[in-house]
Amino acid sequence: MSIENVMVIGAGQMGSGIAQVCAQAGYTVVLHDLKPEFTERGMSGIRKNLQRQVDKGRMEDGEKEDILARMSLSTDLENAANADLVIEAAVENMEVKSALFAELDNIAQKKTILATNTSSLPITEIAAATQRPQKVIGMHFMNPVPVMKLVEIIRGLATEDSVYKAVEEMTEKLGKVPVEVNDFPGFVSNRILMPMINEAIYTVYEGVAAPEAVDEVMKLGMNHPMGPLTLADFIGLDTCLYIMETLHDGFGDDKYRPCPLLRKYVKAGWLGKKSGRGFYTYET
Ligand SMILES: CC(=O)CC(=O)SCCNC(=O)CCNC(=O)[C@H](O)C(C)(C)COP(=O)(O)OP(=O)(O)OC[C@H]1O[C@@H](n2cnc3c(N)ncnc32)[C@H](O)[C@@H]1OP(=O)(O)O
Ligand SMILES: NC(=O)C1=CN([C@@H]2O[C@H](COP(=O)(O)OP(=O)(O)OC[C@H]3O[C@@H](n4cnc5c(N)ncnc54)[C@H](OP(=O)(O)O)[C@@H]3O)[C@@H](O)[C@H]2O)C=CC1
Repeated sequence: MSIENVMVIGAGQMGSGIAQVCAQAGYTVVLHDLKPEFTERGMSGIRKNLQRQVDKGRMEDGEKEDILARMSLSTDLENAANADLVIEAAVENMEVKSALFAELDNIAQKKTILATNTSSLPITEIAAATQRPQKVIGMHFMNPVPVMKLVEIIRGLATEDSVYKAVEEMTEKLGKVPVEVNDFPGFVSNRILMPMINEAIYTVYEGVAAPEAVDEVMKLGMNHPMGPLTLADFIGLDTCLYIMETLHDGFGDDKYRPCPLLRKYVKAGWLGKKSGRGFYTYET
């Protein structure tokens, strides 16, 4: 199963990072979103990242231009007709993902693999929106994509071995390390990470400590590169809430109850770094 042409759906922080690493590894990449201003914003982040590599002397200017030449932008889902692999990185919402997969199933060639970068939703359920569940797989990158080595790979109930193999090989070609995990809510990464972040939010909610103090404890005490509240802002508080809700619904266990303060911030539009305000404030 040969993969040359990749389409990435969603030009947010994850989609643009995935598009960048795919183009860097030699794939032809179409970066798709709902509106041109979103694809332009994603592309401008990619240009900045590549320019930084050139400025640091790690990449030739010509190499940067070659990478950019392999990339194009799309707001028409029909472009999926040319893809060997589609990687979906739209918002963490089952209705949106199911609708997208049903549409992609109609547009893409029969051989095309449909992968999702979902951080917690069941792959089997996303696959059930299509007539090709054997070609649907989870390919869960970590943020920031150009830096983080891990990709969790998750088979749905019907995923073919050849599809798993193709995605595993591609992950290695991207310079990442594939780790296979089973299809349970939050997989491994977010089943462990997100309850820790949620608990950090509870410590603020219950007045145990200020956000700065919570982060300092985890950075200096546990050697985490970012404190959990800085990390929550970095991931996006909307995404954190979606993941906690998936864990809560999926396991039916109150230990995954999202902190009311997390809900309140998301309702207020405080989504973290991407909206300029979360536990901290940021320049947008
Ligand atoms: C929610 C999910 O479903 C799953 C997830 O992704 S959970 C989130 C997982 N990610 C993490 O836990 C990240 C934790 N944080 C970190 O590892 C580090 O803070 C960090 C790598 C983000 C930044 O590292 P740092 O040492 O504090 O900062 P900094 O020196 O500026 O950056 C280190 C390198 O990363 C690069 N980098 C940082 N942010 C970047 C970004 N957004 N895009 C591209 N490159 C980036 C920098 O250019 C720098 O590269 P060089 O070393 O090659 O010069
Ligand atoms: N943030 C993180 O750390 C990680 C996130 N993920 C997962 O990656 C996915 C994307 O997250 P992230 O990049 O952070 O989110 P962002 O909010 O940064 O980006 C999502 C992008 O997808 C677009 N989008 C929404 N619906 C559609 C659609 N129907 N068709 C095309 N594009 C659409 C959004 O447009 P608009 O702004 O209009 O909604 C937005 O530009 C989620 O499933 C998330 O769980 C996985 C690993 C880590």
